[in-house]
Amino acid sequence: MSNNPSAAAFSALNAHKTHLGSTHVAELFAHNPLRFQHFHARLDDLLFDYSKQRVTQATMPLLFDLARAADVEGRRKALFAGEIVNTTEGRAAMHMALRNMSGKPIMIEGRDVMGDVAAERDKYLTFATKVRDGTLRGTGGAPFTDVVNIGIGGSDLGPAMAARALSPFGGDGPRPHFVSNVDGADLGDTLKTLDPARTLFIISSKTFTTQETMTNAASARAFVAKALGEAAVGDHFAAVSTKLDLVAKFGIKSDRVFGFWDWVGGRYSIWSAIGLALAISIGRENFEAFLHGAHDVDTHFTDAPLDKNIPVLMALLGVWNRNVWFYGSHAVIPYDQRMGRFSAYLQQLEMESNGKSVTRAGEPVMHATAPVIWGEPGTNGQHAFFQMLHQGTDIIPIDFMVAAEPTDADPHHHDLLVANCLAQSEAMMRGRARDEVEAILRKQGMSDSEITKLAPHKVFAGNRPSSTFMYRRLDPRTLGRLVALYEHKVFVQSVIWDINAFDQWGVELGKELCNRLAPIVSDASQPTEGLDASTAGLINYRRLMGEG
Ligand SMILES: O=P(O)(O)OC[C@H]1O[C@H](O)[C@H](O)[C@@H](O)[C@@H]1O
Repeated sequence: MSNNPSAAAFSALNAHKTHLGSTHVAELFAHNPLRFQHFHARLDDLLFDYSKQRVTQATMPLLFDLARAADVEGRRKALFAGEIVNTTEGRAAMHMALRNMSGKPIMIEGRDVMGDVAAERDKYLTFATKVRDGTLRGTGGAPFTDVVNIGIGGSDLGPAMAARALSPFGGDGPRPHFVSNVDGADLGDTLKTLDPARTLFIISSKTFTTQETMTNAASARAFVAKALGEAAVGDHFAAVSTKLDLVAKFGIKSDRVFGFWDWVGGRYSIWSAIGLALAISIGRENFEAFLHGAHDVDTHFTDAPLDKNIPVLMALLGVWNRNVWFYGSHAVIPYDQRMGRFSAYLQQLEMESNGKSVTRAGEPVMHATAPVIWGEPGTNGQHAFFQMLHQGTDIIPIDFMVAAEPTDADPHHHDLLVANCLAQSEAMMRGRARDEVEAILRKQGMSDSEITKLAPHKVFAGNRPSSTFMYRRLDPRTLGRLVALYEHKVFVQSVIWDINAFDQWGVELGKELCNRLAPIVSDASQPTEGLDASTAGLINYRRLMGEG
């Protein structure tokens, strides 16, 4: 531990935590009228307020020391220089090139990739425009009213999350649908609502081998062939992949196949042609604004000093909460109904990236890594799980987010939405102490014995940390900024934890075992010997049900 350069910084943080003891953030606000000024950062209209975190002005320098000890700045440089940061797969992680709007070259393995990136982007955005304006039509000459993206994980969550978040920006373009699960109900329920003559399917898969996507693609192909004839398949399918040879085998016309590169991780691929369904849904200009928003964050991340650098602050506060206070979960609560898939998107981004137990060198990690990420939009969550956030035994840090103005919704509703968001973070921070509860109950005319019984239930400890993002509107540029902020937060945390944020070996074992079990599951004559007793027992139980 002593030869780890971060160890001293962590020791200092732990000592500082002891010194803070049970200091209540409400007291810190009371003592420092400038607390908000001290603990927020801005990127244009986007504000990141972290004054309700359990930090003081002594905490932040210690966190910046940790960032420096872990060489966040050096590793950031290596990331942006296109170095092989994903060492177990021998790849760079250069999704930033896909949204590089600066005109500057980006080198990966000694080659400027910007020409290829711009050409491919123009190709898929031109295709998107032609689908939107009806230049490209189905076999029978009908324009496309519906677009179905078939993909899973990084080939689904990004465009699905963003198409919903940005739905008011679509105008009268085709309706987007997203099918991911191998559960036939997913594709089946979607197809029930669609007219095959007016539907375009996009098969999105980086590897073009993913079981779920290939199964759904084959069924969708059969659906089109049955309804419109085999010859119609070419007019109703497009594909996005890095494996162009495998796409060709599926029979998709080459001018409808859009590529990307190995240096784009699946969960970082929304900025590539994987965003095609989103681009069709919101149109070229809006999609480009989305990319611009992310590019602004890349510039901010590389240029802003640590104490004003929002992704760095997000990451360090996360480490403070995870590794010093030992909070195991982190909630993301957007006060925006259309951000309903944002936490699901972040689950893949954060938990697939940083849910690791070994360092880059393959040694056991010294600190807990990714917390559980979860959440639902406010105000709905308030009427469900917020009880636990306010009074449960676990403390769960929260990211709140809210737009200053509604995109298109009623302003009165929006005022209430904002008031709810602020009230919740205030309540988490302030809490309500026993004497305050007692005074309220006394005022209500309760007797002392009634107060003694009820008061403990009405106490809120407070001191529950949260950060709040506020931005003018949830538009394409804002969403691009938010996603890129979280991407770089994840990277910074991976540097501090010394793990590889860009591989995902943990998803492989289940896939392998599924391939072994699938023939046994689908063929009752296959023996279950050699399987563990639980797996064999479950297969046999299902077989019995099939007989009965
Ligand atoms: O795009 P694909 O190759 O179909 O991969 C889809 C997803 O499945 C994999 O198992 C990984 O866990 C994800 O990172 C990936 O996004």
